[in-house]
Amino acid sequence: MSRQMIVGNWKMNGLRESSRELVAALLAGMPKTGPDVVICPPFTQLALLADSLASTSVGLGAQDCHQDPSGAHTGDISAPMLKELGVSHVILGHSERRQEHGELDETVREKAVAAAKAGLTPIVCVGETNDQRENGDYTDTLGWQIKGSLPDGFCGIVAYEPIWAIGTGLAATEAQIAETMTFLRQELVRQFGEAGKAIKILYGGSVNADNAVAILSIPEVAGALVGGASLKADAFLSIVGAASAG
Ligand SMILES: O=C(CO)COP(=O)(O)O
Repeated sequence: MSRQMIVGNWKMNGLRESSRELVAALLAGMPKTGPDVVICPPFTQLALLADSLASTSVGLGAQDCHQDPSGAHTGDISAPMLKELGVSHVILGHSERRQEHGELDETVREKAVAAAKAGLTPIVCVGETNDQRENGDYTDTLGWQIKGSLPDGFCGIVAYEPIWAIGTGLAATEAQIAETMTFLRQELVRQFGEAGKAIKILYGGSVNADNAVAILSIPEVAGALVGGASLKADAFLSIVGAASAG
């Protein structure tokens, strides 16, 4: 299996002291040879983590960026600003942003363009609601999200995060993940041709120390996007340990 990627999304968690402690514990336990690891703290802790991670192999990610490089956008942060801080990856179109901020596929696509232009790797999230999964029309949703959120020439990562599995402790089953990964791959190839075969697809949604081995063994799963468990060093390190070092 090729080298996998584990991304920790701290969401809106972490004051200075707890962030310092968490990152120190993570670095102390990080395997010498392991998967690619990226930590995405809130904006306010990016500078602190940029320092802590500077001479390590752990990457630094942000949780969003604006689609414009600068301008009158109160409260927003641009991709070049993140780049300047030492950020390498940026999560875009997370369902919490799509739902809480009404973020549309088109905006996510513009943000992905802006991120790539600034030299960041976008991690674009897609995922269906519980209703869409139960009605059986979740592939329509995912198909539209892939089509609408990924720009031409997309050179980033896709994260499949079923909304009903986020923060619920109820991860998608292996069969559901495997089937959806196959569908997403098909859509990526339809949209990007040969290049669509190389786009990594992560799984996210209640990944924890107990289910990581099973989830990360599913073909097509290139890694995991981890929320809650990324806030506990032991749990996150177990997930890192379950991933392929390639
Ligand atoms: O939304 C997620 C990561 O982006 C997943 O969150 P949980 O791992 O807490 O379910």
